[in-house]
Amino acid sequence: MVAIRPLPATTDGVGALLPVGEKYVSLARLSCVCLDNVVKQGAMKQQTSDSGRQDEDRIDTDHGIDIQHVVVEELSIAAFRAEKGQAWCILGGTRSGIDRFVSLLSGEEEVLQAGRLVLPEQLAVVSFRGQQALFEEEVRRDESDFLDRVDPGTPAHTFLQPGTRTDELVRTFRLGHVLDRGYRQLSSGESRKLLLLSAITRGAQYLVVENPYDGLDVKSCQDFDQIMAELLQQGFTLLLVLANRVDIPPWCNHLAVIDAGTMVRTGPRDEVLAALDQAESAGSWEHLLNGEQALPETAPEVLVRMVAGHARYGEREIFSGLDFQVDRSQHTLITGPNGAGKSTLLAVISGDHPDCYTNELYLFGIRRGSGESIWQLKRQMGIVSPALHREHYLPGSALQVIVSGFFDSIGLYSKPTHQQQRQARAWLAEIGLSDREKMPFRRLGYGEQRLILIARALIKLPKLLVLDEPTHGLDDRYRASLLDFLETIAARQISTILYVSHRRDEYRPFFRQHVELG
Ligand SMILES: Nc1ncnc2c1ncn2[C@@H]1O[C@H](COP(=O)(O)OP(=O)(O)OP(=O)(O)O)[C@@H](O)[C@H]1O
Repeated sequence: MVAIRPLPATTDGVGALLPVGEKYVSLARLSCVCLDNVVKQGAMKQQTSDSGRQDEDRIDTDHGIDIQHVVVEELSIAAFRAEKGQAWCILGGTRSGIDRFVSLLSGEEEVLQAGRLVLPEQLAVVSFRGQQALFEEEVRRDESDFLDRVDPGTPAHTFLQPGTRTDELVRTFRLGHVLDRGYRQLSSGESRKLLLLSAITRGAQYLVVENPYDGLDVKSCQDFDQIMAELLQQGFTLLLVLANRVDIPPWCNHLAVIDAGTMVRTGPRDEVLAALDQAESAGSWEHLLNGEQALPETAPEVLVRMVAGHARYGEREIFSGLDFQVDRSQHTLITGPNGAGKSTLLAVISGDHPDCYTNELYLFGIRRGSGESIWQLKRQMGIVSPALHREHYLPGSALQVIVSGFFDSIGLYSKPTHQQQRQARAWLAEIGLSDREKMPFRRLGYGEQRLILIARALIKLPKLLVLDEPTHGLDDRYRASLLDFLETIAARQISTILYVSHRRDEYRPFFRQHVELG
């Protein structure tokens, strides 16, 4: 099912479509969630170190998460303790050191100093990095070249505890129909939900979830809240790691803040909230436009036209009969539940899905499949997407990834001009990552990687900007800067924007068309 609506040019855009008073996150009562299958264990792992020494010890009592005087690279924590049954939000901006906190809990950080570091054995971390690592592992194991068919990879159901695929939890998250697919074949929201359920069904009692509201559709955010509320009642300990203050859910009762490499506050939610400053934007990126002005107004130009569009994966149809057109400056918001086909639609348009050739699809007036050069088309597009992010596991420094935007390549294979390098450095400075210039892209935090990919897409100010959930993992300040910048680009008619997001606070007035899939 597809709905396409023009949006009024003068009112507050998509915001006008929302029911009055509807909140992004809501906590509804839970009807029934079955957790009988959860295995309960009492063992825990203890690490103590005063001289870099690490010991493992098994004891039966549950001491929660206990971190005292711990130092890892770029983060120090004087005291943090999450006890059984508590609900914490750990708040930290994109460059605060919060990524280090997540990897500390994942056991991936080298501990430089530790007064006391106690991590329960039944602690599970659901992070973007973990999601990415799994994807890479699946790509490594892909045997399609040796088989006479596409290798779907590890079936999704094997991530769940055996015997749980029909559980109420799986139904609540509407995942039943994807469990026989390979992990790599899931949409980004579907794989987030799967990893969450994987942790729960496999017996985690301490759940750490990084930015759960990024990438889940509105209904799934509500389901997530319901499930978390139920888990809390059952004595689970929950830690949400959040980049955005607006995401703090009503059921969270404790708050910690990480800023500039230190855990600066911990305590009851209201006390900590009262002490926080107002969030600001990360600054205006407008001067990066270098005085770029709008192209002179000419006859209306059709950038994208799809006639009775369709897409499939193997036998499965994702959408069909989609008539879709984007004129110059007709900035378009694409929404729909997880798995509805939003990324697939954008991949067909950007030429990253084989159905770009089987469709009647015109890009910048050129019919796809008519002998055109894909590079000629890509030159006019800037793309940020979960797929692009996943594919950036090639070597390359932060600066090289931004510069590769001029060449539309994944990896840098051409020598950039001085001017191109200057521009890339200006972007690095603007997004606050100058000190990361030479650092391998893969070693950056997830939010930092996103910023680099955004700069890569924007640097050449393309005619068409294809932004598929670009703000995953970004904090309020960077989201505000990006959306303000897009607003300026829209106002000056520099680029036309195709934008996918589940976050209603990103539905800005400059959108002129709304496509709803699913
Ligand atoms: N490579 C693939 N092979 C088979 N099925 C796939 C593949 N990639 C995606 N799918 C399936 O196609 C459907 C649409 O996926 P798509 O990524 O377009 O959804 P989406 O609307 O972008 O979802 P989300 O909001 O979670 O990102 C999903 O059900 C997904 O499981």
